[in-house]
Amino acid sequence: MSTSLKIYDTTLRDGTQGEGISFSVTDKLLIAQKLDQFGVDYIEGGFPGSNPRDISFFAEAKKLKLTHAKLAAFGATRRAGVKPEEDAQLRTLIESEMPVLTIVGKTWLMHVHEILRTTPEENLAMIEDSVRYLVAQGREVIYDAEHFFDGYLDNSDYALRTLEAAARGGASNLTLCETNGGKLVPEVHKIAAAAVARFGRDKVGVHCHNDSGLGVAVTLAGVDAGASLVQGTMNGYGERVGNANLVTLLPNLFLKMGRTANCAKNLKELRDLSLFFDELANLRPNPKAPFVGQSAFAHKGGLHANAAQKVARSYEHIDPALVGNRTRVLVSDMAGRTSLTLKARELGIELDERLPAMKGLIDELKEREFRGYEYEAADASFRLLIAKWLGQQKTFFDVENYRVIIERHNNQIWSEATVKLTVNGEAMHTVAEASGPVGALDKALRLALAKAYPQLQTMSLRDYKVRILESNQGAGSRTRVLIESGNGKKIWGTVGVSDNIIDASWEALRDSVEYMLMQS
Ligand SMILES: CC(=O)SCCNC(=O)CCNC(=O)[C@H](O)C(C)(C)COP(=O)(O)OP(=O)(O)OC[C@H]1O[C@@H](n2cnc3c(N)ncnc32)[C@H](O)[C@@H]1OP(=O)(O)O
Ligand SMILES: CC(=O)C(=O)O
Repeated sequence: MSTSLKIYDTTLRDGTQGEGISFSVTDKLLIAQKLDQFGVDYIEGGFPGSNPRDISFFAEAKKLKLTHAKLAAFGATRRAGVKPEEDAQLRTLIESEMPVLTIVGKTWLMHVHEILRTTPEENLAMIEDSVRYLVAQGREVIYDAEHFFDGYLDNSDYALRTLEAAARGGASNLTLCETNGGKLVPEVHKIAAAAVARFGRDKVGVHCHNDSGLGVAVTLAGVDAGASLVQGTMNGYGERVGNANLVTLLPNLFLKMGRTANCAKNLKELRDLSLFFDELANLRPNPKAPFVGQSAFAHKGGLHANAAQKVARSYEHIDPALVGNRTRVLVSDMAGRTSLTLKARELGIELDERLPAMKGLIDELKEREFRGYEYEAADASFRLLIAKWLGQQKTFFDVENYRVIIERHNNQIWSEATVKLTVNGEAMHTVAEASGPVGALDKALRLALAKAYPQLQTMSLRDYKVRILESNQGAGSRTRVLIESGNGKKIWGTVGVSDNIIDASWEALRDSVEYMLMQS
């Protein structure tokens, strides 16, 4: 049996049917080139019969010089009672000038009767003569058998006759669509195997949706049953809850099922590819995404971190580098000596597990976590804590006090911050204004330090997050602030916790400045 698969990406068509997913023509062109570089075999670019954006995408796409992938335009079979050559939608497909045309047709008799409102025989004719007409235009035609699994369970004989109609018309592939996404693994396996037995594995593909959370699982079942063309979308974007996620499918196919495809050689680029799509879709990457998520190989439990550094596969199902990811160690109140040592190593510090200071460091860490501190996104605060316990802490300045005033006047809101501190023996007293209190405090603090530490000019705040802890205590709740700062070369995170949101922000701000000074 050949283990080689064809990978068919439908992010630009079915992916954009997902709520909140929209790509401009420029985005679509960029995506097509990126997918080609990655090595997928087919890129379904859109539905030219649907909207002018997709028509204009195809007008531009035909100028692209792709190295491997074939571009496909998507549409449906002709309308009932209309000749293919008179069907406006089939005409737009031909006019797209794409080498591959994919058309969807009905399998399920309920759809034939109640949605198309036509006869079973006319549906078979719609499938056969639409495919034949497009093939006669010199195009490769892929037939998407919509609701194949529901249709098969309703009337297996008719479902197979729809595929025969497409095959007679000359379709290169009969893709079985699990359109409603509700089927379980055993039924998909059994039904796909029946189609493979009738038409041969080279002729059969699968296209599944994720409505039961099984989009990837049922696609793998289809492949196991013999399908050789796999449809899916990047990051699982798609109609309703999405399509089978190629980012999860590909490593499972290549690393676990012994299958291969042209893009298998580029699997190491998978994480970057996934991030690229989220970036263009303007979505926050899912840290829990299997294989490529930030947490996919992140060890929090001390016992896990300890074992994983001895034998990586003790708690990692694959080598993360195979998909472009990496192992991370998280420090929290579940950390032990190993987690701390590994985390410190990630930050460039070699900690000896046997140091007497380790116990104090772990105890303080756990006590702080109990009070609401969290260091998973605050590496810089964690670094300062280590410095304290290793006796490496340096005093860059001594703060006497700070004050913030917030005023609303004539519908304008502004904040004024005052900072008093001593730096290199010199007393500094500065005032700064900004619209928000944290911005004002940041300015006043850096103004006070500017003369002694001019390097702080390159530093800026990039992100600010507040989390209310113990939210059952209303205004009396504790607040955790996470600040992300950067200096153009590096980004670091700090944390502050207090009963007062400004004070929590001050603590995170101060850590951020101290960390930058410590680094420079
Ligand atoms: C399973 C899938 O994901 S298939 C792809 C679904 N994607 C989309 O629908 C996105 C793009 N769609 C669109 O832009 C529009 O729906 C269009 C341009 C395709 C059609 O628009 P309209 O002509 O206004 O029709 P509308 O969307 O209201 O209804 C669809 C029509 O297509 C018919 N139709 C549905 N499937 C098929 C098919 N496989 N073959 C032929 N006709 C079909 C329906 O019977 C209905 O016609 P009717 O109302 O005369 O019975
Ligand atoms: C064709 C398609 O997108 C589906 O049936 O789900």
